[in-house]
Amino acid sequence: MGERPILRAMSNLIGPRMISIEPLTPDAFAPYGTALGFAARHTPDTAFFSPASDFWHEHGFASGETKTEILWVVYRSSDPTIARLEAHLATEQALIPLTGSIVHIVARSAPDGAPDPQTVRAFAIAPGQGIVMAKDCWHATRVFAGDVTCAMLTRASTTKDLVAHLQTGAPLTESRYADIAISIGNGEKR
Ligand SMILES: NC(=O)N[C@@H](O)C(=O)O
Repeated sequence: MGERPILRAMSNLIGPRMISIEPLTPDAFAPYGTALGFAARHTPDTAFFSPASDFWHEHGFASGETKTEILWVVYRSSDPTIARLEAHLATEQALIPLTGSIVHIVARSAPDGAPDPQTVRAFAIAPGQGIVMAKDCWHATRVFAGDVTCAMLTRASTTKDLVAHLQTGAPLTESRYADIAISIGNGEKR
């Protein structure tokens, strides 16, 4: 735990920690939640494939309450530096890019609850793929270029809580933020 303040101090001195952008795979994303769009994982009694269409179970979404919500989200920041991560305390959150690829930066919490710099990773997520972040998964999202529309499955009260905070400064009860110094790029060493 004592290591983290030193890491933060070092990143202030030497600049942000560089991490590379990785392709999304179920195994790579497993510590942060569930990768969506990898049909090989379906079970025979929860799937149907036909010439007209296919459908299969990908994930049993847990929002912790009946009011699960679909959001339409448009991301448009291609800034490679990440100064803040967000986490939701009461619900999983699914993110499914529709009109283009996104880069989703994730981290797990250290014992003190802050993002663990050692676990920060960035995944390229293309349309046809998606992720479900576990509760309390730290995250931020970037695009490669332009506006990218995504579908998001979340918890209605978490959205209300977030909007109230963002619009009026009301204290957050279902989410939290943490400062971090990260820069994402293609092929840089982690
Ligand atoms: N609406 C909402 O919860 N958005 C954030 O989680 C986000 O990462 O965009």
